[in-house]
Amino acid sequence: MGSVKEITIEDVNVSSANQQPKVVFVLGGPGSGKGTQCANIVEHFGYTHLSAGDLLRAEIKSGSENGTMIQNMIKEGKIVPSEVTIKLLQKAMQESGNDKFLIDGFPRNEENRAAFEAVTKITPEFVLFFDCSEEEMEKRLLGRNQGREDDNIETIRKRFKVYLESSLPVIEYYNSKGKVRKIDAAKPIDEVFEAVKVVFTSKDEKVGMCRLPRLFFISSCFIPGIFVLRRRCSCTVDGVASHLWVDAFPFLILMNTWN
Ligand SMILES: Nc1ncnc2c1ncn2[C@@H]1O[C@H](COP(=O)(O)OP(=O)(O)O)[C@@H](O)[C@H]1O
Ligand SMILES: Nc1ccn([C@H]2C[C@H](O)[C@@H](COP(=O)(O)OP(=O)(O)O)O2)c(=O)n1
Repeated sequence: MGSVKEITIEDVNVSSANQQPKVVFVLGGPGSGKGTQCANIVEHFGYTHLSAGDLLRAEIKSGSENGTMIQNMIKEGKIVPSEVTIKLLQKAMQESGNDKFLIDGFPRNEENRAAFEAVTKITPEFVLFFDCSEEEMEKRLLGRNQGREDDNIETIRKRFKVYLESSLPVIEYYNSKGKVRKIDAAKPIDEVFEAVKVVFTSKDEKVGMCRLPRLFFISSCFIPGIFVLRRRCSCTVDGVASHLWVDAFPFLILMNTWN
């Protein structure tokens, strides 16, 4: 369909071999500040930002055969069929060379959510949810000034309706699974980012805090053993080769425990 090549299950499973890509869904109403905060997260935490809306708008611009359909749906504030959006997301993931993604503005309805999970087998690490009042979001969208065809009051109202009816249930679904990290998005941009940082840092720190004590523990077990083994090796004929193995062994173990 369109300019996007048909993607097979093998392609789609970016995860295919052994490592699942790390995905964080960034959700919230239109104008809640998803794109603004994603730019900050990318800068500080090394994720690749994939905005479903940006990918769809790029598809319109590319002149693909789906372009007109996508454009009409966006103008009406409707949600584009999952098949189209998922293919664009997958292509962008494959091309990025990264394994950590912020997927912004997706999944926007139950169909998006179920299709993504079924096709990619990826479940998000967590869902970053920007909570903001309609009044504030409307003010922001009307002042966004990016020349977007859907940032007019008539389409904005339709988008709010779709958000309430179709997108909030997805957030509730992930909430029931304990995956939602809710942020008060009505605050100024830098204050919102402070709250976002707490979410990302606490996750990263958990890993970091586990690794260091583990490394110290394992090294302290190994180092006395190395001295003994090295002395024994010096007595053997192939002493040099044995030394190399004895020296390399703990490093191999340490490297394994690092990840
Ligand atoms: N916390 C905030 N306070 C005030 N304005 C904001 C805030 N976050 C974003 N904005 C502005 O609101 C508009 C919509 O933000 P954007 O990040 O594009 O929202 P979304 O991606 O959720 O649609 C932009 O003009 C942006 O500069
Ligand atoms: N998963 C998605 C995401 C966006 N779209 C379409 C419909 C949305 O109204 C527009 C714009 O989405 P975008 O995330 O860029 O912008 P807002 O969050 O609405 O400000 O794109 C979609 O059809 N499916």
